[in-house]
Amino acid sequence: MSFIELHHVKKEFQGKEGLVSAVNNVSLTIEKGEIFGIVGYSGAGKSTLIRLLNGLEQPTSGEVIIGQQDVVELKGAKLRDYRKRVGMVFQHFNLLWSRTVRENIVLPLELEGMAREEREARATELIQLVGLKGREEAYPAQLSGGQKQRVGIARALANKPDILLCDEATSALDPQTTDEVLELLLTINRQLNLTIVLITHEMHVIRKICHRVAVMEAGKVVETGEVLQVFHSPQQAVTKRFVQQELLPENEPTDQSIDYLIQKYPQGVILQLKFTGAQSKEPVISKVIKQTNVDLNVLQGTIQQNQKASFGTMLVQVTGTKEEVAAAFAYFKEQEVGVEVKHHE
Ligand SMILES: Nc1ncnc2c1ncn2[C@@H]1O[C@H](COP(=O)(O)OP(=O)(O)OP(=O)(O)O)[C@@H](O)[C@H]1O
Repeated sequence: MSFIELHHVKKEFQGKEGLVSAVNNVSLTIEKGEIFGIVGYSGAGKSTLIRLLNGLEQPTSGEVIIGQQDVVELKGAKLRDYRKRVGMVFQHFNLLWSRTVRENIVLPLELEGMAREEREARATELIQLVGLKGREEAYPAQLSGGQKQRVGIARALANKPDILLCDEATSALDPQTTDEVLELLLTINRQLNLTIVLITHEMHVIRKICHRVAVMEAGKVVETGEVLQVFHSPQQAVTKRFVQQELLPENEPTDQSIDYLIQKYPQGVILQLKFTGAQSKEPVISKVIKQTNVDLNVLQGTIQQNQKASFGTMLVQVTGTKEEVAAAFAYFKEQEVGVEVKHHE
């Protein structure tokens, strides 16, 4: 049995214009220690799904089983106890502005009635874990966005939860801070073997840290799989749009930039290489040079890494004899690197 199991879960709301199927027949399994991403556009049903996982909503039908416990059956004190096992991280941090970093972090422990000494020791541990040492006495207003989210994460971890649910946890942060917070989540996942479920409308968040992903559209999970596989061969139109969002537009060279490069580097061929995460761990660039004897000049490119592979596009100038260049072309194909000729002499 998986750690989290959803079986045919439906959640309907009575909206102004009739019944809304916010979550429509979703079945999912999530393993212990996994970082599982749920991606979808606004209104797809992600927040409702999260609220079903933390017991804030009851499904209209279906089962939500976590650690072999049917969450739907929990009531009163048992439901409150269950909620403590689930940490929540929010997009807008939800910190108390009149409390310091340390006071925000210990809040759930205070509510739990933990003795002062014990909770202070736990807070010190958490502050260390999330990298806020030295900022304990600061107030939220004195912190950067990334630091505020670190407080949010520490507070979510205070009760030593079994699951961390992140609701657009990085959507209010700039790209660099987003990366730092994602790194922190990855560290926590590894150190504590904590199961993390995160929802987002940003595919790069999924690429960066998730093991598996479910794509939601109109209340349904339309596609699910290993992140690498979904990136490499997205099946549904909505998934293709999300994957495109990742490769375009910043990472894709524009026609003008290609024209400029062709003028500047008229010799040989100019190839556009696309790394979609399917490649083996081979050092493709150095190997192609050694094996085929071509000269290869990297003109432009953005290659990013996720947990397991490289993604992105690269423009290269390849020079050599006709046979050497053809061999290089064949090598890229064999390595499952997408290759397109942009220019040849
Ligand atoms: N309490 C509610 N009452 C009525 N309709 C609701 C309620 N909660 C959600 N919905 C509707 O259910 C659908 C899914 O909403 P949900 O918030 O889960 O989507 P989402 O993917 O999280 O989008 P967003 O990121 O915009 O919150 C939407 O059409 C929304 O209007």
